[in-house]
Amino acid sequence: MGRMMVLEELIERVGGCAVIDGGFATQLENCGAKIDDPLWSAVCLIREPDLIKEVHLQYLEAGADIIVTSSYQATIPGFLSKGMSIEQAESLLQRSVKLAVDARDSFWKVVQNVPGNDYNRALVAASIGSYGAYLADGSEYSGYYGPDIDLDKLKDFHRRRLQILVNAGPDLLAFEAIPNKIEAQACVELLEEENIQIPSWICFSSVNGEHASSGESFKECLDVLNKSEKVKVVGINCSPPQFMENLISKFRGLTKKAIAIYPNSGEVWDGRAKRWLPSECFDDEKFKTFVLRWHKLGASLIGGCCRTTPSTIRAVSKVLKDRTQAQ
Ligand SMILES: C[S+](C)CC[C@H](N)C(=O)O
Ligand SMILES: N[C@@H](CCS)C(=O)O
Ligand SMILES: [Zn+2]
Repeated sequence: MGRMMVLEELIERVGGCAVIDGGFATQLENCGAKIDDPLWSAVCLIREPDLIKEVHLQYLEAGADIIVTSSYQATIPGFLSKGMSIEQAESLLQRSVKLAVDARDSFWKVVQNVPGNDYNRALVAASIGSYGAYLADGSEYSGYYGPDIDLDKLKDFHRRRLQILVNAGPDLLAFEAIPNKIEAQACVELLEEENIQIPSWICFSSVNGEHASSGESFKECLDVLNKSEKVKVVGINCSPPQFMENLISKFRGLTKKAIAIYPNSGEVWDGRAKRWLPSECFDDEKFKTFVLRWHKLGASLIGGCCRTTPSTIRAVSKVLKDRTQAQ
């Protein structure tokens, strides 16, 4: 049971609000990675594992209490379609966890004995992107998977990757940018069927600030998650920061679970052109002005998603640390 409580323990240890890292793919690109590929950022697991570790270290140094692995778009069928064997695909999934654990351990080894350091030993969350992320057609923002996809197919899609990631030893699972209720249901059923003994968060995407990306209500979606003891945290990621106040308040009324938010910058992903379209954005200063409001409304895990960077996370972490030090 011990391992199921790591998120609650972290939230308590940091004084009520833990910091999630920021856009991982974004920072890989800022460091020179080329990710215009069906595997998106997961292509770096093949080509540039050292860079993945370096980006984890940058987010740890910026103050992240939780780092999310590079497995968002890493899938067994995705690697197979690159001509790899199942063994190679599974070993790349394991690698995503190992790189994050190694970064966390080596960072902690250095800072834990530095007098006056205000870091916490970070947790590693294994990222599980949606089926839509694997499709690489932008459907993590539409929730439309076509007429042939049902609950069992979604469970089949997620099962083996989930097993491999859990066995690689992360502290928790992060289901990211889930766009619809059926996939939330598939994740919850898998956690039970596979008897997963580490906690999960399940975060949705939203394109209108009211509903899940599919158009389904968050009441329907959270009703599914509320029934699971294995889902410790629910939330929103990779959606515009302008939506967060409304969505945190809405979620607070729909669940007793802890709430995570890690919005993107506000730019909008064009799934066909595979680029970010400019839109109303939050810069780091704007993030800073909203962090405490988001926390007061009910978020106890706050970070950033696409197009945010270590400097965003440094800003978020500073606001939260200044607050606890003033208390
Ligand atoms: C969160 S989106 C920007 C990730 C990339 C998308 N699944 C694609 O491959 O186009
Ligand atoms: N953890 C992933 C989420 C993409 S939406 C990343 O930051 O790249
Ligand atoms: Zn994102």
